[in-house]
Amino acid sequence: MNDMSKLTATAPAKLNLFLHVIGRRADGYHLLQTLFRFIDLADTLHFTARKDGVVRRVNEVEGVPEASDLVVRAARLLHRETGCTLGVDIEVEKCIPMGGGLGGGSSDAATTLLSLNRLWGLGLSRDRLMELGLTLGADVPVFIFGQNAFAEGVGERLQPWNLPESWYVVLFPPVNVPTSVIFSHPELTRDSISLTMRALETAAWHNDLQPVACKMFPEVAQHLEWLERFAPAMMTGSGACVFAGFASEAKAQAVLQQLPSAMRGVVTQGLSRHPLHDWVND
Ligand SMILES: C[C@](O)(CO)[C@H](O)COP(=O)(O)OP(=O)(O)OC[C@H]1O[C@@H](n2ccc(N)nc2=O)[C@H](O)[C@@H]1O
Ligand SMILES: Nc1ncnc2c1ncn2[C@@H]1O[C@H](COP(=O)(O)OP(=O)(O)OP(=O)(O)O)[C@@H](O)[C@H]1O
Repeated sequence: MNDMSKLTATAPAKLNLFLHVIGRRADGYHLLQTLFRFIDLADTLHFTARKDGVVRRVNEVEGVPEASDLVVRAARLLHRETGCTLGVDIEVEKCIPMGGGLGGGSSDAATTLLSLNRLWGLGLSRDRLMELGLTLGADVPVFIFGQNAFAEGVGERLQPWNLPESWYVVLFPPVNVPTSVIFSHPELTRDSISLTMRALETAAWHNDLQPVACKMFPEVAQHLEWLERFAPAMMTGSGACVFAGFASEAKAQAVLQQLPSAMRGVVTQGLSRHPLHDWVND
């Protein structure tokens, strides 16, 4: 019999297959056009309901104090929002590198919202969870949307985008790139042309945050340079991770096998949808 007071859930990483900065809002946030793809590199979260209303993270996560962990902030947000009197113990098994542009913290937050909506029986809709998620970070809504998607605005206006089967070599440069530092750089390109989804299908894909990240963090440029020897490569999000796509797992593995011992990376498969897509009603 299932134990209804426990839940284990996955939180996949994302790649930005392109990221064009097309403007800036009055509040300083940047307007983007980006294509999100989920990949099977994932964190695992364990939730155990409590009757006393206490929200806790029960394990240590290096570099992330409990109170600022997005899983704890997501749980407390749901408390405030719904007045729910239940609590939860959360164990976070991190696999996604932090500050890598892979959206790990955002995905953990989204998985927490989806999981507690179930565990606490809240009955919130996908749209409401996405609205709540956006208050935690610009990357959170897409993980609740649950489909690979073209995003506009700051990442909250989403349309599904079907993507072919693909494997990616993802390299982890040994630097933690703070998103706000990249977005606030004076040399950032902020005027890429806004294109329709149809035009974007055939346009040259790029990441406007990449030149600034390469300039500030030479390790990013070095990893890109190595990967470019095998296939077109790009940085994801605000970095530091870089990736290249391949039509088969064997091709991707053949590249990874040549990785110098001083560099780290993985082969990961593109997902056709988020593993928790069906956990909430539209
Ligand atoms: C670069 C991406 O990962 C692409 O998917 C996202 O746009 C970043 O999303 P995120 O990590 O959830 O970012 P947030 O935590 O919301 O924002 C971190 C900081 O980055 C800057 N920021 C973020 C997103 C955005 N569209 N414009 C910005 O200028 C803001 O200074 C903000 O204070
Ligand atoms: N559960 C969490 N997992 C990872 N980072 C977290 C978490 N909670 C809070 N954070 C904070 O968020 C910061 C960014 O983490 P994250 O892994 O989301 O960055 P990222 O991969 O660059 O993502 P993005 O593409 O959204 O910029 C971390 O440096 C950390 O301080």
